[in-house]
Amino acid sequence: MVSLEEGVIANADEQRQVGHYWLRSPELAPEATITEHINREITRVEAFGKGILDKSIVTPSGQPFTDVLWIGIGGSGLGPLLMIKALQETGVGLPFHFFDNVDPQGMSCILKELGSRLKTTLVVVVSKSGTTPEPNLGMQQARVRLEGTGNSWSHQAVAITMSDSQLDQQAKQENWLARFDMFDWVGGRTSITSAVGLVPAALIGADLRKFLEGAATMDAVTRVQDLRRNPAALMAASWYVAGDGRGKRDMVIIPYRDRLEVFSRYLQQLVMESLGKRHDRNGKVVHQGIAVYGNKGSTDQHAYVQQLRDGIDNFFATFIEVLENPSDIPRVQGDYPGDFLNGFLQGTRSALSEGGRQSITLTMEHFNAYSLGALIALFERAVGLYGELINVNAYHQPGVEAGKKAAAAILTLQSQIETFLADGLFHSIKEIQQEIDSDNTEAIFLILRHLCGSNQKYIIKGDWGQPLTMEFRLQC
Ligand SMILES: O=P(O)(O)OC[C@H]1O[C@H](O)[C@H](O)[C@@H](O)[C@@H]1O
Repeated sequence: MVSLEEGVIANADEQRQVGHYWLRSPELAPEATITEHINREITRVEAFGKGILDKSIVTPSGQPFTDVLWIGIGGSGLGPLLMIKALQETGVGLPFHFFDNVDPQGMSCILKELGSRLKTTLVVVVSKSGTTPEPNLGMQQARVRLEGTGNSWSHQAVAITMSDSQLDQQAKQENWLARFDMFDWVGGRTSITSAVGLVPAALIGADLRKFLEGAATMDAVTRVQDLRRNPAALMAASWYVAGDGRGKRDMVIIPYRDRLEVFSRYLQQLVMESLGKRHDRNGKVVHQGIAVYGNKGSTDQHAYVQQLRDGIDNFFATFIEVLENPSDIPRVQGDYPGDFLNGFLQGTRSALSEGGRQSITLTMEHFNAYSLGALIALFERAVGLYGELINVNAYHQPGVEAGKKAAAAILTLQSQIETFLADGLFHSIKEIQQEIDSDNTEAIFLILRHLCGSNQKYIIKGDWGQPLTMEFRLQC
């Protein structure tokens, strides 16, 4: 971890440095130019957020921005979602809407929700690589809708991406409203302390400097080279002991606070994409990882906690509690909901211990931008340390790349099928298979099912239960 922070190529497979710790302590970056670059971006993000909120940055027609449409997936979507859910105060800053998928129905709902406000919506397209299909498709859809109503995309669009990526080049050529840098040495799942998390923080009026300070303070505490005085090392060691160093127990995250409801989803990516690896760093097949799930307390007590208490012992729980609970909720008939929340947490915790189940409890005095930064940094460091314990590269994601390639192959197959069926004649799966020279009968069947299910252009003969008897024809 020391050499990682000093700037060695810690992600050997991708030949990259791993520098998310520099984002909140820029002075630790290995080169002065990096330090300056990080500081410059923080200042630019802050100024941009301020300009939007104080209405000095407006649409071409002089109207203030009313909404944000955030288009990004994985680390480019989950961090911002966590930031908004965790820190946005009601009525403060701009309301956020997310395109974090390519489900047409989902996109349609969001565009309907925005309705005529699309013309005053700041559209932020986020992709480190600038080539991920999902944000690219989301951008196409938002752009067509926006320009269809006579508005100018470039005056409402913001890009967050690596310098010189495809997205960056487009944003520069078209002179988008703003662009912010993602750095080559920051992975998506650890990008929340870069512009990816700071832009949303700025747009909801959250204290992004405090957020960074919280992360930096936790980084300092978790650099201590003494296991018992280093909370991240203790946590990583606990994970190791609980799962026998093989991920045999799942990590169940139960924060007793609505604001942290998406934290387990955020951690799913951070933990599972980092640790879920086939090979260790010596190339040995290890099939490592830790599964993460959870939602929030006390809600989860009424869902799956039954199994945690009495069922299969294949997990360790992580309770997250916050002592201070600022709200205008009064005591009614002697009952204060906060007392119940605390009681439920303690009750569940001791019920699990009585049943011999393992748990960790993290306690925060307050919940704010500072403690959110600290909480994230704690898990980032624990993941890094655990990665060292099990000797995996925690900073690449070769399995995701394999899935992307397989998806691209399916899309190629689909266009071959569509081209063949364009003759308007009936064809069986076998004929299609011969024509496009593919032995992947199942994929062909599933593509045909998709084509027929998602639009009305095809006439079908036969029975879906007997695929090989079926014939398909494009309706002319
Ligand atoms: O930011 P992007 O380059 O679009 O990447 C978005 C996400 O997709 C990839 O497939 C990776 O698995 C994630 O780690 C990443 O956060």
